[in-house]
Amino acid sequence: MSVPALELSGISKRFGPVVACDGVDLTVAAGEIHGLLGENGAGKSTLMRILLGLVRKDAGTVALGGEPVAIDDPQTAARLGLGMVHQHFSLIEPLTVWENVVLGDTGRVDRRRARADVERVASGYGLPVDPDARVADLSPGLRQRVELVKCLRRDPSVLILDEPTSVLTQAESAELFAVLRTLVRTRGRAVVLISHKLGEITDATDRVTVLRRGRVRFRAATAATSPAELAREMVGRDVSLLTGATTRATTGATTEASTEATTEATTGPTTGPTPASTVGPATASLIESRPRNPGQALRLRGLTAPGIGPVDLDVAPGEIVGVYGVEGNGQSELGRVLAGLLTPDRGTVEARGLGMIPEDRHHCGLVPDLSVTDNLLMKSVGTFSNRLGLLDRRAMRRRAQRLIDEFGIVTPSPDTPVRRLSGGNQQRVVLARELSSQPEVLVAARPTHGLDVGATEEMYERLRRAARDGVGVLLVSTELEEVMALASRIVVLSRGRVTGELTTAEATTERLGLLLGGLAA
Ligand SMILES: Nc1ncnc2c1ncn2[C@@H]1O[C@H](COP(=O)(O)OP(=O)(O)OP(=O)(O)O)[C@@H](O)[C@H]1O
Repeated sequence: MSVPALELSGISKRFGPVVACDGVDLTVAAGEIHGLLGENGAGKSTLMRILLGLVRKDAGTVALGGEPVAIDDPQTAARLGLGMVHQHFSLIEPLTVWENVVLGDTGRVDRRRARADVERVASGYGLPVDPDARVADLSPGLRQRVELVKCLRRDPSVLILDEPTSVLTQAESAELFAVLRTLVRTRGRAVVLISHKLGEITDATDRVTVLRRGRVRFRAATAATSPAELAREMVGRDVSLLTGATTRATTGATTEASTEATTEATTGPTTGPTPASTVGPATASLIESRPRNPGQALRLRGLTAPGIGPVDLDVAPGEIVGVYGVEGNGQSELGRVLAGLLTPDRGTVEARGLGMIPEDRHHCGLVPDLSVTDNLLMKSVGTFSNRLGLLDRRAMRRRAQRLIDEFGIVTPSPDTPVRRLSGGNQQRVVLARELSSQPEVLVAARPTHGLDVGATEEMYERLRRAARDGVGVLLVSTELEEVMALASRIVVLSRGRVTGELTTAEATTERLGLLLGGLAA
């Protein structure tokens, strides 16, 4: 093989007792898209943060184009041609596209040149974006395009993307992969792609490396492996999401027609297979959602807030209702209203015992400096005071340890500040707290976003179990496969309004597509 674009050898990093990277070797050739996989906490982000000068390694070497390099800070990384598109955007909303693109440049800012640069990169890669548009007005897909343009403007020799498609529509994801192909094929650059979506990895990459508990567990040419094998190597067992399961959709919930634009209402049980043509093998629906109590667990009437409404919606106890739509069409706003983060202008929300898995878990779901225990038990802390009114810390710790074990949260101890956990493990803390607080209705906003395949499978099972136990679940998702796998009814949001509702059995890609476009299906 010719000299690799990037060569990491024997990289190790410990955080106290936690070994995040343990002698990792990773080689990426020029002209290659390399998939980096691993379950939550496997060490992927740490490895990339070391490469970008954001974390100092304990051992190992980095070579670029065959030359050993020392990367002690992000400026050096950028100068050496390393670029990264982060999972969480770093754009400043009130600024324009070109202002964001030059942010971080040193020296005098030349407006004309900056605008020309944006246009040059945008047209060179087929990523059209208006340099004078305000970022606040852009959809998530366009924002990511700006991030990408900002990165490509520096013509990086190695580009790292951390879960880049989580906010993209399918069409936008396809566009992104076309850009990456151009980058590697015609310009000989190297790309490292971190993703939990295995289909994406097998479609888009040339080679893959799987990390498990900080070590390289598996390497392969992508063509020689499969999503099922990758999942097994990641989590150490077969993952049924990928191997297919029985397909049975049973809707027992009785609901009323829910909006003025509703096309169909579900009445009585509907049985039938999920239309196989619309979804892959990961979408088997095994919901048996039967209302235990009369009345609704969640009832929205005329709910109107900036970006949504009016929305009317009911969730019966024991039912999983999916709210599906393309990113930027009001799901986030709906989730934020239900989480109490956005004040509605009008309308009512009636809910009994609301549990909330917020979309932006890092900011709204956790207090980063508090321990895992405190984050897990903050909703039930009152039950841990003793006769003197003091908190029984030992009992809290025991309870927290049980939840840590049950939800497979990887943490050095229950006392560790939650900000030290990997992204996926932070999410598990939120899930464990909300699911264990015995809600009557659970709003799950993109619950598997950022979770590895094993954790996704567990999450599906937990939501199904919650519904079987009588909890009404409102699943807000941009993933078609996810709503098809879990929900018995699908409510489609387009431009903030409910454009229709279908049972999972009735839902086909075509009908959903029409509703997404704001047309009756
Ligand atoms: N600053 C830190 N302090 C202490 N521990 C840390 C720190 N950063 C990472 N870790 C630990 O290192 C391990 C690897 O974390 P890392 O974020 O690299 O995983 P990951 O593979 O990117 O996971 P995910 O898919 O969940 O994002 C985890 O156990 C995490 O808790």
